[in-house]
Amino acid sequence: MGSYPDTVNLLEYLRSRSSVDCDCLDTQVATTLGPFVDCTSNQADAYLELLTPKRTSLLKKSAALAREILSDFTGVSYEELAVEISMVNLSLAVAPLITGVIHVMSNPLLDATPAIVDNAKRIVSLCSRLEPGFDTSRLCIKIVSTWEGLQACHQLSSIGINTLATTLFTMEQAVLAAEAGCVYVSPFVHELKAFFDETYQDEGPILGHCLQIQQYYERYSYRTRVKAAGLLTADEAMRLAGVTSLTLAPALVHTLSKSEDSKKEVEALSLFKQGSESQGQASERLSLIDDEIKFRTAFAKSEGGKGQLKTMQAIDIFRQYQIKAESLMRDEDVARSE
Ligand SMILES: O=C(CO)[C@@H](O)[C@H](O)[C@H](O)[C@H](O)COP(=O)(O)O
Repeated sequence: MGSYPDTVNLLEYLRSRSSVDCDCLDTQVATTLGPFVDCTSNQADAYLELLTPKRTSLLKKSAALAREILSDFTGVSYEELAVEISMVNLSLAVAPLITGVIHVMSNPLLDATPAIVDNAKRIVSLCSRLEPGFDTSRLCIKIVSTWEGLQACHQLSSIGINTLATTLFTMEQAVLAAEAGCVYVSPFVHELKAFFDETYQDEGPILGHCLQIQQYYERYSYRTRVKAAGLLTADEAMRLAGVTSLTLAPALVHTLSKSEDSKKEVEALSLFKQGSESQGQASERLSLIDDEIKFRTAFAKSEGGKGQLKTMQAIDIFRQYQIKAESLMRDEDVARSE
């Protein structure tokens, strides 16, 4: 409740309209700024968390276990396995503090479908190994929204592994993700570079995608849900109130928790009008799952070619953090053997 009868606390209002997730792996954030539904993360979150002194022991344990069990797996290096184990361990630590699902991102350096499928299966099996009682229906594998990544999602959903299509910037990727059976898609509101380079000015938020994709899924009865990601401001969050879910960085959750505004104004901001049947025109139904050329052509043209560029830029940033995390694990291995 706000301090005046007609004012609302922005975070409370948002939670009344959308599921709010924790976009980080810090257990203190999950405890102090919750309640959160899901916990999302990526290679950058994991790497930065592993650098903190409170995670030294988790890092060391993950690295030691990777050495110990490496021979149980084929086609994976010690470094890759150690990063996977650490990412699962970090998410499992947050799991008791949330009510929903942990989202662990697959290795963004992998670009072929079979390798992505193997990677996702290994993450699921590591999760069961690290915490035998953990209900893996609470685990979702985040996979990049390329043709190969979404084909991997298709194979994984057919064997009951939950997937989330990440680094998603176009309607075409959202259409393919739904056909692939992804449980969630994460349309990025801002380009990922805007989070890592303060001097970089992206084109500004793309919020309409979230509404358009949600309407498309509702209209054609797909089970896939929208989890908006990559938001920078409180205004963007309030404009998305009503999206199925959104994942927010700690600083943004904090800002929202300290802000109040008139209920009327807050309601007026949302692109998702309450109780209104008609929220604009939903797109015509498309099918892309069996037509690689059709997908690639449409994706390359989407948003004047910018959608594909933003996707590749985001994947490249996550790759850089995967490489940094692997290097951290290599250093740890060297230090242990000295
Ligand atoms: O993709 C998802 C959720 O599905 C997010 O974790 C997404 O990666 C993040 O919102 C963006 O990467 C921005 O956050 P961050 O990189 O600053 O942690």
